Amino acid sequence: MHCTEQISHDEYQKTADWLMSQTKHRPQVAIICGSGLGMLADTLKCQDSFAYSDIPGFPQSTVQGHAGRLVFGELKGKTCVCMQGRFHMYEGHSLCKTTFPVRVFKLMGVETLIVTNAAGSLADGLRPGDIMIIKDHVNFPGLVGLNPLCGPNDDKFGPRFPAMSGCYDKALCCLAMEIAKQQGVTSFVQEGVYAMVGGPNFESIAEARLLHRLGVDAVGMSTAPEVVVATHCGLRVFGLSLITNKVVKSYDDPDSVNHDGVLEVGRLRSHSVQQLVTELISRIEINNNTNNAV
Ligand SMILES: O=P(O)(O)O[C@H]1O[C@H](CO)[C@@H](O)[C@H]1O
Ligand SMILES: Nc1nc2[nH]cnc2c(=O)[nH]1
Repeated sequence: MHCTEQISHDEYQKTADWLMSQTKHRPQVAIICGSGLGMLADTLKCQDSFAYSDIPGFPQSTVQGHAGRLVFGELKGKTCVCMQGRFHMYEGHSLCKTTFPVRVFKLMGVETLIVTNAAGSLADGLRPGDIMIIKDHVNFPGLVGLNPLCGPNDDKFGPRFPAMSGCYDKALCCLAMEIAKQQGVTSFVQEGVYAMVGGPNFESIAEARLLHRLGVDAVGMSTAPEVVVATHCGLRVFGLSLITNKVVKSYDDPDSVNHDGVLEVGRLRSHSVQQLVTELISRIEINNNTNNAV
């Protein structure tokens, strides 16, 4: 499905041009809000907001907890654009559609992408309510060829074979850990490895055990394709997972996960996530696309 659909450079450009004709904001930082984390947009000042259905070329959000709105605004001296709602492969979108906004942001001048998601924990030390700074990912769909970069390469965005080592900016991870220390929240903030699976079902116990053995700390159904496309076109990436549930790994554990519970933890932890992301944005240095360290 994903390999047959191609989006031309012109189509990304058309959407970027349309947005730039509708708002005076010229974002430097883009934020993708995970399930239940749409409140990250609430902190933006002087907002211009657009329903996805009004934006030429944009897909539609179909998942509860993803409002389907693009919000531009100012935050701590930076111009930001925030996706209240992301696109998932399991919704039936092609992978180039799920990552469409990332290239549009690049064409609008964005330098840094912040991805957030809700995820289940496999690591014993990660509890619901914890925040995991993503230091790396396992892109399971990507490993079997479900990759948004499949098909002819668009050299204007990046190389045919982009490196993914270092796709989560080390300096931004360190800065986030430093901020967590300063905010006194290190008891529930730590680094880890995120894995994307296709979904939409949650994991069976055997699958959970497999992921745990493979060294995955948290699992979800998004993020990796966005990060691959962002890295390909030279964006600097910071990612965090809000741990919304533990993934059941024992046949004796009666616990079971559901999407309402995922959204509820998002609501409960919204303030902490907001504080961490806000402070990070305020301390990100904007380099006019030179991609320097913090
Ligand atoms: O990754 P985000 O969009 O945060 O959402 C996560 O939460 C949903 C499941 O509750 C899935 O879509 C999973 O990927
Ligand atoms: N695959 C997966 N996605 C999630 N999103 C939130 N929690 C989970 C989970 O436990 N598993």
